[in-house]
Amino acid sequence: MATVRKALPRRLVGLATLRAVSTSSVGTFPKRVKIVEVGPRDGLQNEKNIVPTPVKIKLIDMLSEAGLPVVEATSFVSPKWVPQMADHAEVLKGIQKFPGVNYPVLTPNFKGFQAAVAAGAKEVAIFGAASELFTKKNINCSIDESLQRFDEIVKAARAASISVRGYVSCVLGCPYEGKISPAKVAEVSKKLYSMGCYEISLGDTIGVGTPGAMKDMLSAVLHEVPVTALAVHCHDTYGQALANTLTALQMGVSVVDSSVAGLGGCPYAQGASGNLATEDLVYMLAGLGIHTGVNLQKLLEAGTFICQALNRRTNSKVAQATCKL
Ligand SMILES: CC(C)(COP(=O)([O-])OP(=O)([O-])OC[C@H]1O[C@@H](n2cnc3c(N)ncnc32)[C@H](O)[C@@H]1OP(=O)([O-])[O-])[C@@H](O)C(=O)NCCC(=O)NCCSC(=O)C[C@@](C)(O)CC(=O)[O-]
Repeated sequence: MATVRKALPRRLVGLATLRAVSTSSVGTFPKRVKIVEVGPRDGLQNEKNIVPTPVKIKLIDMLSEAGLPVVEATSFVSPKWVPQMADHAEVLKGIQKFPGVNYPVLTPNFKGFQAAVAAGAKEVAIFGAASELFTKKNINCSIDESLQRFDEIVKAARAASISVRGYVSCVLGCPYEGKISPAKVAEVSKKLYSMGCYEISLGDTIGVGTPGAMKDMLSAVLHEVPVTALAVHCHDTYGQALANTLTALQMGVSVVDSSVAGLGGCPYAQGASGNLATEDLVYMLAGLGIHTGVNLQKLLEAGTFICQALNRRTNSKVAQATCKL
């Protein structure tokens, strides 16, 4: 299926720029947003067919070229649990490391951390949850055991001058426990931040959240973790990801996770579907006059590349609106 992408219509770009003038009427927003592109990891990890390593590497290089400041490259997890990430070392070694771009990788335990460092990782991400049942399903331990594992990683990372990012999953609902209390999210977030994570990404793993729930959850977390250390990571299963992200921006959050073409989903969260599409996020932020440093045209090309490689239709509305088949 040959996809011919027309250039972004001037009226769209013009419209986005025009809107930038009147943002004061829709609340205060950060002047810049750091986008953490998770497509190569979260976007691909749940793909049933193994994506060839060269395709993963090319996608990451295209995303770096598009100006994303952070591209989460892979996951040093058990290949028995996530076969799609089995080529983690080859991917991390194979990508071009653009100056100024970070390439974090997920590490659930010390074994994963050691493998990541051996492969050249300069930043790792540990991933906990506000739900006991999801933690057990996802990393085969309790929340307390996960925090002990993470503490070991953070100590070793500090000694090796490696940055550590933390995730908290199921912040707006759990596929196994249902509703999750904002107090629980705040408790786990505080523990990860206190142990040494420089940033905490709050994951609506199954996309059940709404702006009201996002506001309540963030209000609780903000009592424990400074807003400058928070990120939001919204899946779009119920079509709420952009609205939830906008709510977080209006509360001062300035770091947003998203996935090119809106790919993604956690294999251990039943029903989890794609993340917020990076293309849609960039388009919305441009319309608010918020700087991201991302070239939307190049980002769209990366999305087209991976969708053609996966033989999948993009979940990005901006990509759907601007490409003709
Ligand atoms: C953590 C484990 C390994 C525990 O799994 P386990 O079975 O309890 O581990 P184990 O210590 O018993 O070891 C079992 C086997 O795995 C090996 N092993 C042990 N550790 C590793 C490792 N790091 N890398 C590679 N291999 C490893 C280990 O060597 C052994 O090999 P064997 O002796 O059987 O041949 C497993 O549960 C796992 O890999 N889980 C990862 C699941 C995952 O990746 N989930 C998706 C990421 S989280 C997510 O998507 C949510 C997020 C972050 O996007 C945010 C959101 O949306 O909310």
